[in-house]
Amino acid sequence: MTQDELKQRVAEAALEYVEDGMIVGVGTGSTVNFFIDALARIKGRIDGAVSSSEASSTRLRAHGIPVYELNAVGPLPVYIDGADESDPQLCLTKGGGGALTREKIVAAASERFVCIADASKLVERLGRFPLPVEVIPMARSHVARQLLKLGGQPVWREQFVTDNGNLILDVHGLQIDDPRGLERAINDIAGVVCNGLFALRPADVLLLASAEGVRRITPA
Ligand SMILES: O=C[C@H](O)[C@H](O)[C@H](O)COP(=O)(O)O
Repeated sequence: MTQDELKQRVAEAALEYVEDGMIVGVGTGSTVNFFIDALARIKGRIDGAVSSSEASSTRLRAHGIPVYELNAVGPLPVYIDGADESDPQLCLTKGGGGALTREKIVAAASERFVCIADASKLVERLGRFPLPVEVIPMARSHVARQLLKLGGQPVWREQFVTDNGNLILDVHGLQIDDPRGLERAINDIAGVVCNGLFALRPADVLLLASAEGVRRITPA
């Protein structure tokens, strides 16, 4: 099976978590795009969506799915999103597409976070995928120096601006033995808006697609 077929398979499986009348929290990325397309088939049964990026909002609206502001609807029953990596505790690295801050907000405002991914995303320890950090533009050099002190090699994602008007530093080479501690430590750097570790609020369920089918994983 191709990577896209695996993404489509896991996206379809996530429909099981969508109930009639729901406002669904929707993440960002290529796997979520398949989920949005699947959601469109049952759009008459849901009330609408809250989205974590302009890109996902555009795709949802193109399918005729109403998109609400998070402020207008309050807590959500479920949030469906992809990841760049997951460890067995369902701590994630996210933000490969730069949507990490809004993703973290919508995930935090949701009762259940269902992560959808293909089997290549499950790792024993996070850190192979460079960790995205969203930074206020004027703080870029300061934050980069602090990230070096934490043992990482920050690389500015040039020509990229987040939906919030900020920059991304992708941090290579981090040893992530303590995802929660590192998430807090990076958040403590002045000028950091958010980092792509989802360890303080990990996923509740990971749906993982392989050629054999979709595995449902809960935290180890
Ligand atoms: O900012 C992007 C998000 O965190 C994505 O959910 C993540 O990068 C995974 O994306 P994809 O499904 O395209 O691998």
